[in-house]
Amino acid sequence: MTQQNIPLITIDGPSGSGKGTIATLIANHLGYHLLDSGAIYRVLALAAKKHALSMDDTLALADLAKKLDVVFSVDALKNNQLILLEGEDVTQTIRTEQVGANASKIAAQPMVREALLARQRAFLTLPGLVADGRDMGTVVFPNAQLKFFLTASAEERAKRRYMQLKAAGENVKLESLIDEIKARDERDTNRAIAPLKPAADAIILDSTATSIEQVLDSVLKEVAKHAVFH
Ligand SMILES: Nc1ncnc2c1ncn2[C@@H]1O[C@H](COP(=O)(O)OP(=O)(O)O)[C@@H](O)[C@H]1O
Ligand SMILES: Nc1ccn([C@H]2C[C@H](O)[C@@H](COP(=O)(O)OP(=O)(O)O)O2)c(=O)n1
Repeated sequence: MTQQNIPLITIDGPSGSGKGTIATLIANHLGYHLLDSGAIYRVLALAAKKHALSMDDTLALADLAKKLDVVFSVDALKNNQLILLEGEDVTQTIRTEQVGANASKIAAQPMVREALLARQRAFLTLPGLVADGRDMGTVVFPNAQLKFFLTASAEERAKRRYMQLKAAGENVKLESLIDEIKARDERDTNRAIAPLKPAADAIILDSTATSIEQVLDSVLKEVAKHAVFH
């Protein structure tokens, strides 16, 4: 089997649309690998801070991206995602809105994206991959057999993020989260390179008024139509 034929599902969409949740459920269901591409941009943003780099210093950021010492694994005890940056557990620290905003800033820089391409494509191995992000179906894996674009209103997405961050003990305000989500949407959608947009062949699912279970059900129905995922 060539890399082209390895089963692959991409899930793109804006912040809080449910990509990570659905991608994890589908990857577990099918027994496939998971690529959380946003986590790579988040880890890079955290590494840049750690090494005192400016979020505008493209050359230094691209260099750091090439050498980035990041390990994705699964916490054997909790069966959760475990992310190590230079050996340090950053699974939780990359999830703040500040790191998300910095990730979005560095992600707009072409040299940074180029430096991370091969690292992302290397996740495509047997038995298959579910990849979530902004440009999985458009740029990183344009040949994926099945592509989804998840979306929901900015207010609904901010509300979800609010509950998620509150539960994680962060002190956040709903009003500022709505503003931050809109600012990130704007930056991710209007950048010149690999902007946030559905691939021409993506199935668009709006979850403003649908539960995780309903979205999962729609995705599984599409998955079942393709022999490659059986
Ligand atoms: N359809 C949905 N309805 C209600 N809550 C959802 C839905 N999809 C996701 N969530 C919740 O919203 C939050 C953000 O979801 P997440 O998967 O992290 O989004 P993304 O990866 O797109 O940023 C999580 O707490 C998740 O449980
Ligand atoms: N494939 C990707 C994934 C993320 N990014 C950038 C843009 C996003 O605002 C940040 C953070 O992405 P992430 O998916 O972790 O963010 P959310 O969980 O959706 O809030 O990284 C990207 O440009 N391309």
